[in-house]
Amino acid sequence: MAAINDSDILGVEGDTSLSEASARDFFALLKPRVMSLVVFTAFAGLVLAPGTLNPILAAIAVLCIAVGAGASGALNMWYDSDIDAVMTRTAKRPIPAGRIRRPEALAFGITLSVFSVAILGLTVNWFSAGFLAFTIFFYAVVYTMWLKRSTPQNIVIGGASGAFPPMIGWACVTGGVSLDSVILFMIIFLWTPAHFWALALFKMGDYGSVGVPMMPNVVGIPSTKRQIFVYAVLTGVFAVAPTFTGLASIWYGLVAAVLSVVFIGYSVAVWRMPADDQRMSSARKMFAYSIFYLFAIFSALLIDHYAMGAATHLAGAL
Ligand code: HEM
Ligand SMILES: CC(C)=CCC/C(C)=C/CC/C(C)=C/COP(=O)(O)OP(=O)(O)O
Repeated sequence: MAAINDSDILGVEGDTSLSEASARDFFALLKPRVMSLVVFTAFAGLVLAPGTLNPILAAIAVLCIAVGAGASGALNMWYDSDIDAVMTRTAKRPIPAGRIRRPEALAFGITLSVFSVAILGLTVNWFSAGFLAFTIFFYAVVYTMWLKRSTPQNIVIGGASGAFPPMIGWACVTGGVSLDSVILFMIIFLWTPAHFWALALFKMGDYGSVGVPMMPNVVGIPSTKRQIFVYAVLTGVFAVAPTFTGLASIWYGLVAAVLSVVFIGYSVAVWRMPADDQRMSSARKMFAYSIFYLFAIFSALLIDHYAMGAATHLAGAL
């Protein structure tokens, strides 16, 4: 599919004046709803990491990761504006709706990327800043420009970018990587296919209309359903792993196990969904639960962390 240019969107060939976009339009370029959960997982990584970070630096770190994540969303919308204009789910986004010009979105994305990485490096550490830069690159270039339109494994490989944020948060504190931060990565990495393919099942028409090779469009519905189940089981295995490495207590493990059994249950319901179910209600429910599930797993890790800290403190005082 050919990329659209300004004149396609605004109908004024050669006009380089600025659009009359509102601050709200630029905010929408940051994909704020999706990125809020991404940033929450980064915050969790920062809190769970061994050691401490000065609260002001921690706030700067979270802000930089949020801005960097948003910047990568803007770059994604800049590149994908041609297909976004065709898909019903995305047609009202600021670029296809004609409220923001592509060069504006590109400049906005690059500027925020550079600032977020530079400020993180100058204030926190350059390892986490490099990691943030790599993650922006991975989502904007590796996933969006390369994999998304070329392989049904696009979100399996490209999904790594959405899984790096807790490792970035962790690296802000420790300056490095550890087994526990890799486990946090694996939880999101393995969760992404179940999260996204559930949506792709009931949005197949959209992706088919723009020729994006999402899994159900390429291998069919039955195979996608089986793969969703396998990834849901693998996600559950990694979700309880923090209990076994000592990052979390047995109580967290029990909560994660219950949440994961429900997640796997939804994937079984999707698997058993009748072929003539036009609405695909099980897939819709699984997609909604997937978001709650990831939020709940990382919330449970945080609550457990603070509860374990309080218990240790109390035991020391007795
Ligand atoms: C390559 C990986 C991923 C893909 C392809 C993907 C795709 C999508 C899509 C297409 C939507 C539909 C809603 C919209 O248009 O905004 C969505 C929603 C959502 N995704 Fe993902 N996602 C991915 C990874 C993630 C990650 C890593 C997170 C968080 C850690 C996440 C969190 C969310 C949330 C919170 C929503 C709901 C947004 C709303 O309420 O509007 N996603 N995702
Ligand atoms: C710190 C940092 C840089 C984090 C990046 C986090 C990240 C990569 C999140 C990916 C989530 C996301 C919006 C996927 C949408 O895929 P899509 O673009 O195919 O969906 P669309 O069709 O809705 O545009």
